[in-house]
Amino acid sequence: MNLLAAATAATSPGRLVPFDLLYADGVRAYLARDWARAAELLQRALHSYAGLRAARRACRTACARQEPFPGGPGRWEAALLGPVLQRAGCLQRCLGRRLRPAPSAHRASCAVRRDFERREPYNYLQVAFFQLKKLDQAVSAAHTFFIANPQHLQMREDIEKYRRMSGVKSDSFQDLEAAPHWEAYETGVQHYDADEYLQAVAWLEESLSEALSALEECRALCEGPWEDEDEEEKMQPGLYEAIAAHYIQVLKCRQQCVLEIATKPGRISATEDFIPSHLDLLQFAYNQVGNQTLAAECAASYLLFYPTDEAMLEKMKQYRTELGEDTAVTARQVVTAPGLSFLVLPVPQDRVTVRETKRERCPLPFEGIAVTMDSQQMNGTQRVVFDRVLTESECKDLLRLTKAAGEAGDGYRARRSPHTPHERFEGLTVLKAMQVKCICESAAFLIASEKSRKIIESYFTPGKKLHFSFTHLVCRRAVDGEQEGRMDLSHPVHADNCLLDPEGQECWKEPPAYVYRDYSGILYLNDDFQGGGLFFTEMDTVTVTAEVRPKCGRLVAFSSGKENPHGVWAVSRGRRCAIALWYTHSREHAEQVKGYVEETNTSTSK
Ligand SMILES: O=C(O)CCC(=O)C(=O)O
Ligand SMILES: [Fe+2]
Repeated sequence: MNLLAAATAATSPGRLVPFDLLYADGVRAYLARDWARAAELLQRALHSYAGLRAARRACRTACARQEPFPGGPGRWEAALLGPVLQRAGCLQRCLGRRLRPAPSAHRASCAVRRDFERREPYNYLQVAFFQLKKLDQAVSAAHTFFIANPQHLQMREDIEKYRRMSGVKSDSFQDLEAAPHWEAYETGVQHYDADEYLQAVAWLEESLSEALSALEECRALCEGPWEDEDEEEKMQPGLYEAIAAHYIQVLKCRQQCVLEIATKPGRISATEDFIPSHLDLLQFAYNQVGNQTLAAECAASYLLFYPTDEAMLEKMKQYRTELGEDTAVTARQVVTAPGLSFLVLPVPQDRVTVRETKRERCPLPFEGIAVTMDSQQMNGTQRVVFDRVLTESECKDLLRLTKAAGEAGDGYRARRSPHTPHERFEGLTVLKAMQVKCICESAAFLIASEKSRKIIESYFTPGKKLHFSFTHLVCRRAVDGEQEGRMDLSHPVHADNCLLDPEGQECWKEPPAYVYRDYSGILYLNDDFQGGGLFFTEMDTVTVTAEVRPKCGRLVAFSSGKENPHGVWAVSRGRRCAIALWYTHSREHAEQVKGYVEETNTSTSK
């Protein structure tokens, strides 16, 4: 489109000239030192970009509100994909109605999008305004750029020059793209530092509520579809993995939202305790203005994040005495609302860099996950324990799934354990989980499995694809009254891909062993039972070399061969649930989705 066409398009109502075209023309004018035209076009490009984002935001929010249609019984792929496809259709129609020209015309190249994300147009703008002797506008453009690029030395110098220049007002140093919650926060903190607690309270509350609505909006955008999904994700071979990849992308995107909102403009990493720091300031300020009830409420909310913080516990005690013991103090709902408390941020990537035998490895593909024990600490080879692979609420979802499955009675019965008469054994495959018809929990199963697969692949075999071989959600329950004097194990010592022969110190890699299994993983869901620890032994099956105590979110992973004989101590009280995962490098032995779907259809048509 030439400049004239672009200009005409811009004048007709409802039309949005694609921002990349305006940007290209703007940069061309800039290079031709046509400052007036450059300034005009670049400003229009920014305006157009903002308009496009607003349209997307509105459509995504509108489409996210739609109820997903339920998948028919057994059609688990439809059940999980249905909402995704439906949302994609809704989004396309909505944007089609809102955008002229059609949405496809607004798909800028990756490089241009990156420029806008980094506020690059403001860099050009400041020069153009400076040349035009529009100093205040030059300063605010420079400042806006610098906020997002604090490492930019040239701009740092320019800003210094502007500061020294007479005729530049200090309130020209404005961030034209400032997030409302950070503005409110800054103002709140200024009042706080000046002991103006009434104003501080108002601004900090404003900041909190702005941040939460920004978060909600951002999360609505996460439902996809995305314009540029990872190349790697596109290459997923199976439907099973494709669906899991979609849900994982949603999760990653949601995490990204948290980071974006809690990262102060110009800072590299997020403020780790974004919400708690608000609560801390607010509880002090409320106390100062004489509102002990609200102060106590903030203190109680703060303690949800840091339950052992001594100073806050002390203050809480004080508030309780002041308010009287029978006044109930409850934490704020907004803070405890599901999904919002995660504003306490995951551990930054660089802190979870995995090390084993002094070799640096890539960061794990998910944030917040920690390596608790490596091979060396477990006295063996190719063994590892990760923590925080699942959150408490994800474990609860999965435990609910085992309950729902039990109630559905669909081939999911507790039977005597194949390993011991003193325990019952319940097993659930992904396929059965999908038939249970609780999409949320089934998705949790899929996500947990795929997440573990990625973690194990990136830890043990980076660059070499690991396929699911078999996935099984297993609960082992102690049979009451049959535990006295029990000497056996919940799971006798074995290796996962060969037949262990302790006398001959051999492990036979032949059927009926699952010889194609290369890596094993067990993702634990709970710890409210007695016994049930996993242990590793030497080839003699009796010399224990390491033990792992199950708990929610803990993933133990190891190579499936003779180097890792293992067993499970008796579960002597309660019920122990875990997802057992086996992986293979062999494409041939990958868990076949197609087979599963066919099996589902025949079993439901009966
Ligand atoms: O549940 C566990 O901790 C281990 C289970 C196991 O080794 C297996 O199923 O092969
Ligand atoms: Fe095993």
